[in-house]
Amino acid sequence: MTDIRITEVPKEAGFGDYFALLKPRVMSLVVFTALVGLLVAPATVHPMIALTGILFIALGAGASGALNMWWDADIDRVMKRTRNRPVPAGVVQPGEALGLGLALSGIAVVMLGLATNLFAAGLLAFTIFFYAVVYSMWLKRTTPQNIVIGGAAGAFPPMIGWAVATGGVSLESLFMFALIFMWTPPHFWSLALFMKSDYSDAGVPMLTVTHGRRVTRGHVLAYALLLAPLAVAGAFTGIGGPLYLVVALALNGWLLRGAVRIWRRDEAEAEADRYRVEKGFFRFSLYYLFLHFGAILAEAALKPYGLGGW
Ligand code: HEM
Ligand SMILES: CC(C)=CCC/C(C)=C/CC/C(C)=C/COP(=O)(O)OP(=O)(O)O
Repeated sequence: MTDIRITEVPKEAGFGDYFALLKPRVMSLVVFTALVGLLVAPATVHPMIALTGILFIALGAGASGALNMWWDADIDRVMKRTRNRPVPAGVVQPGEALGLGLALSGIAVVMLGLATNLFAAGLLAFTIFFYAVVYSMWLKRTTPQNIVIGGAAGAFPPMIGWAVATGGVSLESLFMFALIFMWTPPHFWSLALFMKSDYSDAGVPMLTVTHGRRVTRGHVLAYALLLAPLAVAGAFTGIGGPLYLVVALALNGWLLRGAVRIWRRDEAEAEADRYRVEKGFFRFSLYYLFLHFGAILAEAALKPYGLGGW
């Protein structure tokens, strides 16, 4: 009789697995905000420079995702949402993720510097450092303010785009930074409300774990109250205009309505409808940011026709 032994053959990593290390879905919105920053800046940029600039910002953003996946593999292995990622699933080795993250970071920063300017390259390097080291390695596991302070990393990309075009900073690029910075807490905490036990299982001190859901609901509302007037005020900067104002008024009215609903609910209510309101608010947060930046882009696109801006 033939002796047949079935041994588990580790899945060989393919292109898709390495690509997944770059967190492409989240980074697509990050790259869109950088593209808007680049396109609305008051400077004429050669299309090839713009294309190259965006390509290397996207590469740097992806590289920072790979560094985060390397560092967080232990907690990603515990959480249901993340356990199938390439490193915790054993498909990509930790050293490969680290190597890819470092190599792509280096290429992205050097090439952005060569293709555009040193200030933009320095800002990209700082952003990668901020996400990989300040947020992932330091704040994420030490304080419930992790995503507030660490969230700054996600707010830099439009400033990098603006710097590619102008070589500097302005009130407008600082406004785009502030918009993402204030948006991050409601974006993330609404998700944490329905992530249930993931973060506590992994021992990550997210606000829901350290202070509970009641306090987190209050924080979603507090940041929405800060975000709404800021977002509307952007209409009166050099990148705003009537179209942006209408979009911002509608989106921020909706934001406040959603945040108040989240704040009013107790856990029994949320359990009863399986966190429908929280899930809806999180999804809305993605459209919210996309549409604000879409409106900023539209104002700039309309300007040559004498329509955009005030
Ligand atoms: C510290 C800051 C942030 C934290 C902690 C955070 C956290 C999260 C988490 C846990 C998810 C769940 C789904 C996933 O793993 O893909 C998510 C989804 C998402 N986030 Fe964030 N986020 C942050 C900042 C940002 C920024 C700055 C952007 C873009 C400008 C962004 C865009 C997105 C998008 C597009 C998704 C949906 C991804 C999908 O459809 O799978 N996030 N975020
Ligand atoms: C240009 C450049 C370098 C851009 C970087 C932009 C940036 C910092 C985006 C971060 C967004 C993000 C994936 C947060 C997830 O937090 P997490 O890592 O705690 O989430 P997880 O639990 O899903 O891993």
